[in-house]
Amino acid sequence: MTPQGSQAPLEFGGPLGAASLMVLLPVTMLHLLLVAGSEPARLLGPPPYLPGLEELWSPQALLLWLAWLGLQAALYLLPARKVAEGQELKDKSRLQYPINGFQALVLTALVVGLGVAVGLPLGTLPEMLLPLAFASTLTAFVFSLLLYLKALLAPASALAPGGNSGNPIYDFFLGRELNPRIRYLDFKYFCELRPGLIGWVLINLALLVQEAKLRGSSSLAMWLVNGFQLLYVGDALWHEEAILTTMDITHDGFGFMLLFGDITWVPFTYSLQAQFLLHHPQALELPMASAICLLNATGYYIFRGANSQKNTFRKNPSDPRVADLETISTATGRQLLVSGWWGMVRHPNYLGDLIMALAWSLPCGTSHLLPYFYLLYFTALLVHREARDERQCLQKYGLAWREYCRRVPYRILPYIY
Ligand SMILES: NC(=O)C1=CN([C@@H]2O[C@H](COP(=O)(O)OP(=O)(O)OC[C@H]3O[C@@H](n4cnc5c(N)ncnc54)[C@H](OP(=O)(O)O)[C@@H]3O)[C@@H](O)[C@H]2O)C=CC1
Ligand SMILES: CC(C)CCC[C@@H](C)[C@H]1CC=C2C3=C(CC[C@@]21C)[C@@]1(C)CC[C@H](O)C[C@@H]1CC3
Repeated sequence: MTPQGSQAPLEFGGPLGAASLMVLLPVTMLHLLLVAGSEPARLLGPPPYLPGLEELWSPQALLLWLAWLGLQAALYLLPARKVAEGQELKDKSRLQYPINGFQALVLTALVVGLGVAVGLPLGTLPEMLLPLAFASTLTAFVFSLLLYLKALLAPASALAPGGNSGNPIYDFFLGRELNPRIRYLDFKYFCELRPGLIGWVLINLALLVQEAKLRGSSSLAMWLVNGFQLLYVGDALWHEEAILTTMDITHDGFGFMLLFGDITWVPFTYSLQAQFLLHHPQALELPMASAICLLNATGYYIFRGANSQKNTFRKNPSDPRVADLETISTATGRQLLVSGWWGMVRHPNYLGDLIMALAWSLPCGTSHLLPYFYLLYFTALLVHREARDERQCLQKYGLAWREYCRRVPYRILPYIY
């Protein structure tokens, strides 16, 4: 049977859930942008005012946004230090991916630095966040439609297992084609790591610059948020190749959900703590700042340790760094780690990621719930993602996965969940 009209179980609440999310996600993002700049900064409750179309729509913002996407695409197409091969596809072929994301980050920093040196007003970016986010949302809708149409011409072997139910709303949301690309430019791989993640740290930087302009210097809290999140983005780009084995690349189609998530949701909502700090300065004493740094370092240590251990093991199980770890054999020939980080809980990398999420919110103090939005949303995202991943692992590994769950009973938080 071809994947068109395939019987893969519907996720995200089916077509109705998909339609609701396509409204709810952009509205939530615009709400957060409006609330972060308001005096009460209430996460729950109405926004301070409802913006008119003239405040949301700006041709300059759209041009700036398209120029940003163009710059990142140009950096993607530059010669790479390495070209990696993706997982084997249904037709037994493997796609090639440039590994130059970190290079793109450094070159973007140079371009922005040069721009600032010749008078680019980086500090005005925070005032443009609303129209930029709106332009980015429009781009995501239009681009998702083009991807949906492109998939009509794709062979059945190029379609994703999930996003081909036959319901146009659901398929538009989930994405029909697994790896849509034009020649070397792989749209999903490009969007997952470049415009959104690099855009996020650029917005953070602009907020830091603007804070210095408004108050004479940037606060310690703002420096911490900028530093922690830059480390996170730098790490993701440095370990870019690891993205090739994630479910986003190997399993999910490229539709509105991932596209909007990658290029719009990430830069405009993940920068929420820095947005909050610009409008709600927080006094942070050194002992508290040190404790928060320690918390972030602990989270990063677990996150990186767990991810590197699995990646090293998957590349070469005889590598001396992982050769002594206990494993379970599966019918597929692959093994599952059952000691080390992956013997502690079934998703140690999620645990580290969540600890870091807490450390990013704490510099914003405890007077408002708003800066903790990321932690709340991220917990929900990872619990849902973990359930999806476990379903796929059960399908792949069957009894061996059940044995792993028996040996490692907790999912993310030892003795609790
Ligand atoms: N900031 C953000 O918004 C987000 C961040 N993330 C982060 O991205 C990173 C990647 O996350 P994600 O793609 O969800 O998943 P993981 O990196 O956790 O990968 C899950 C896969 O790992 C393999 N695996 C699971 N258990 C074991 C084991 N015991 N031994 C060996 N292999 C195992 C399985 O694949 P196989 O066996 O096929 O190799 C499984 O499908 C994480 O660090 C996560 O925290 C993720 C989503 C959003
Ligand atoms: C808004 C929707 C409900 C959900 C959108 C989800 C996306 C924002 C995330 C899906 C998987 C992601 C990953 C990352 C960023 C967020 C998205 C795109 C990372 C690149 C973050 C850095 C890590 O080191 C790797 C992550 C891979 C998955």
